Amino acid sequence: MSTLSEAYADSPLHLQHIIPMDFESVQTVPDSHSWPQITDFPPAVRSDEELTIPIIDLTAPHVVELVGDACRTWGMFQVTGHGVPSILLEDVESEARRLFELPARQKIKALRSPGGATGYGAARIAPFFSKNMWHEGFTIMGSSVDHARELWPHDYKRFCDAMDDYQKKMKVLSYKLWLLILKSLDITEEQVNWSSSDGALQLNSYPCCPDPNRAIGLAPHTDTLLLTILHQSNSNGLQIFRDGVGWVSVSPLSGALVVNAGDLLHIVSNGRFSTAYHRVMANQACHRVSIAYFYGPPAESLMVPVCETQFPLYRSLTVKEYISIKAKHLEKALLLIRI
Ligand SMILES: C=C1C[C@]23C[C@@]1(O)CC[C@H]2[C@@]12CCC[C@@](C)(C(=O)O1)[C@H]2[C@@H]3C(=O)O
Ligand SMILES: O=C(O)CCC(=O)C(=O)O
Ligand SMILES: [Fe+2]
Repeated sequence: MSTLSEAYADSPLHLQHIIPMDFESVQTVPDSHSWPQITDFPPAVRSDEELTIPIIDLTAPHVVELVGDACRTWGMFQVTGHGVPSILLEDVESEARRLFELPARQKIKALRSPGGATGYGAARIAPFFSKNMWHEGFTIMGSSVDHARELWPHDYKRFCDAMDDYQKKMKVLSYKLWLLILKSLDITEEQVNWSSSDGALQLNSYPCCPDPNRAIGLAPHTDTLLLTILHQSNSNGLQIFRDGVGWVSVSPLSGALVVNAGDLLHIVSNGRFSTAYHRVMANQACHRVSIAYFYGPPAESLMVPVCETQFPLYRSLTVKEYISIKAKHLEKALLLIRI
């Protein structure tokens, strides 16, 4: 049985040449990071409701309906009442900041290897764009000890402990959200043919940018797996694209976590739930750090669109196969498996 980590490693992207820049040392945006036309944020002419993603208290009485509505209309919502202690959110964020504040020559020691899925480096989507992003990332799947030891030979334990605790809490919360999502789709756990799960943690860093109108934090993309839980710290930048409205900002709400649907949920729901198309804008004033947990089925699981009243929109395929199609075709992956 292969793991998610093996599935991503088996679909390598040519990222070796894209090593994050030493952002500390630059005072202007170099040509390699200068994107044309990114100031296309539309004027806010709609009502407030259309310009804000839903906020859902997970202890509310009609939570199943609320989650279903949010996934149908936005593919993204913020959750409160999620049970993740604020001290853990603070701890994981401060350990992520400690990592990204290391000198560039130190971070390179934990560089993701060419055939690997974990460690320090550019986002997996980077090779699909001709310009680089104002971003650096660190991916963890399971234990982070090997890479953390490279970074802090004598002081890696507190980083690893925070990441382990956080992954455990995220796994529990993801499962809770997954059950709510299944209920809202009127699907039973038995109808999907997997019973365990797999996940990955991604630490994202968006250093202060001297000219945010020319750079982009993270280019527009959808997440691959079932759902993502994001702790976006207290800084702006995240935006979601809504048809007929344009790019909508997701303002940080203290203590809340952002949840978004990924491609696999779109497939399993047979298109009833939208996969969230989102991006991160660069920021001049502050160094944004975010922590994303990606939740998915085991790599060998078969994804079958489930819907009693419609023909399947997508062909069935394994998680592993979808990861490999996305590694080659990115945004076109969903179209390529459409029936
Ligand atoms: C499990 C994963 C999801 C992710 C690829 C990864 O192996 C770890 C990093 C994740 C991330 C974060 C930034 C955006 C994204 C599209 C990317 O390039 O790397 C996602 C990946 C994804 O959803 O496929
Ligand atoms: O940093 C953010 O707000 C978004 C990160 C993201 O989209 C991702 O990790 O997939
Ligand atoms: Fe994302």
